[in-house]
Amino acid sequence: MSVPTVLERIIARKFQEVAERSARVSLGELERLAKVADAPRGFANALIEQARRKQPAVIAEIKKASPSKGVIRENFVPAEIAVSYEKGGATCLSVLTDVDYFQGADIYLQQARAAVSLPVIRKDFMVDPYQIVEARALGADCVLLIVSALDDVKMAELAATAKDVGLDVLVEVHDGDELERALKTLDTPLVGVNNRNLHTFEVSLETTLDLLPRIPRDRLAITESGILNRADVELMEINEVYSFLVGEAFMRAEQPGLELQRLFFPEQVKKTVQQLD
Ligand SMILES: O=C(O)c1ccccc1NCC(=O)[C@H](O)[C@H](O)COP(=O)(O)O
Repeated sequence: MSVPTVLERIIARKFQEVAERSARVSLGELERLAKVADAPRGFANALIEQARRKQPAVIAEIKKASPSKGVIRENFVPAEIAVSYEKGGATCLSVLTDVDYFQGADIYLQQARAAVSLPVIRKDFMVDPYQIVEARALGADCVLLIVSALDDVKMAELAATAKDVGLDVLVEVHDGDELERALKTLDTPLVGVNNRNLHTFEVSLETTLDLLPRIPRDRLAITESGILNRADVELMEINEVYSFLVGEAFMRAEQPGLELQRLFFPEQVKKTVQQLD
């Protein structure tokens, strides 16, 4: 028998987590909370509008740690990071809520979203409609569906639940087969290509460039993971990719929003530094 990969272990843990959480808070109660949550902010629309203008549409990630990198940021105050990102020109936020593998928390999403006016994706590993309703009850505007962790029936079920509660969906793929499954199963406009193989942690930006010709023009291609410097951003922009999901590069910087500006809006950095002086 082969040793399970980290992604497989995360997914197994998610099924336990859903059982534990639903014993504490019923689905009915979550549905009630989702109905009275702050209205969705339009995650997909914000990205589509920005990318249509050929401007960087950046989903800026708030994550303390990850399985591949361990602890990334010690000084971790989600509300402060969110404000810094908003000032730096982020279009949306991504907040890790997974506790066991990313040292995330539901409250981080709530704190970050309350501090800014940006739309927020709940970055977690969705395996059950319960988590989707929970995401909206927490105030999230979008959820992530990772094709590699789901069969087509489950993927469609989770997307239908997201639609019912008013959440956008970002579907994430890593290879051609997953892309084909995502396109045939879901009509979401947001297609994320994860440059990181979640089983081996290998990262290659070629993953996005290879899959790009197969993503229809009416979907928005979002390059995810491994964007570390200006050259990486320019490589994507030359290939007409304007939407990005970035975590580590920002989280390692003292001022995450300033690093966002440095990578994506370098012409504005000088102005901002002068304002801060
Ligand atoms: O990053 C990991 O170690 C990881 C392991 C298993 C599942 C998911 C994982 N990461 C999620 C992501 O893909 C990233 O948080 C996201 O795309 C941002 O990537 P980066 O800019 O490289 O931090």
